[in-house]
Amino acid sequence: MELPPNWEIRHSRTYGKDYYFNTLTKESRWDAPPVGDKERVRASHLLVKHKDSRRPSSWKEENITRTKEEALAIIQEYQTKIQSGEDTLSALATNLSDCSSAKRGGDLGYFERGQMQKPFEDAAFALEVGQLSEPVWTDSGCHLILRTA
Ligand SMILES: Cn1nc(-c2ccccc2)cc1C(=O)N[C@H](Cc1nc2ccccc2[nH]1)C(=O)O
Repeated sequence: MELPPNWEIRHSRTYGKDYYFNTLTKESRWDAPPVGDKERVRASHLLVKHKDSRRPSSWKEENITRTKEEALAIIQEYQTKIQSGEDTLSALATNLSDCSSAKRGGDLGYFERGQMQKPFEDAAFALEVGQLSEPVWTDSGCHLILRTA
């Protein structure tokens, strides 16, 4: 059984079954600790909001009225430009993202599971470092995500 560093299997006489023990943190748990599951990732994103977004406003546009279909068409244009190498996600996000992270080229920093809206988290954690996502929908709008670490 492959275990992450510092974890070992111990036997509980009280309960008559094995458990997992971390010799470094002294944490114990009944279920096997995840191996190789990324504890945290770093990602940048480009967000295009629409009129039904959770907050249909941004640093760029006080009142966002585009439809979801229009937002997707815009995101797909950006996706093509990034995939072709014509533009970078960071450069496009700086000028065009409806997220306030635009001022950092879309960089959201490191985050763990449980911090971002679930569709965003699942997409980001499924990416390899350097990989660009397909369009991802959250309550905020439509995103392109680039995993950077
Ligand atoms: C999660 N987050 N980080 C920043 C951020 C990061 C670095 C510097 C400045 C702002 C902004 C946000 C944020 O939620 N922004 C929202 C839009 C948004 N919704 C998101 C959902 C998932 C991931 C990123 C997202 N960004 C907004 O501006 O309306």
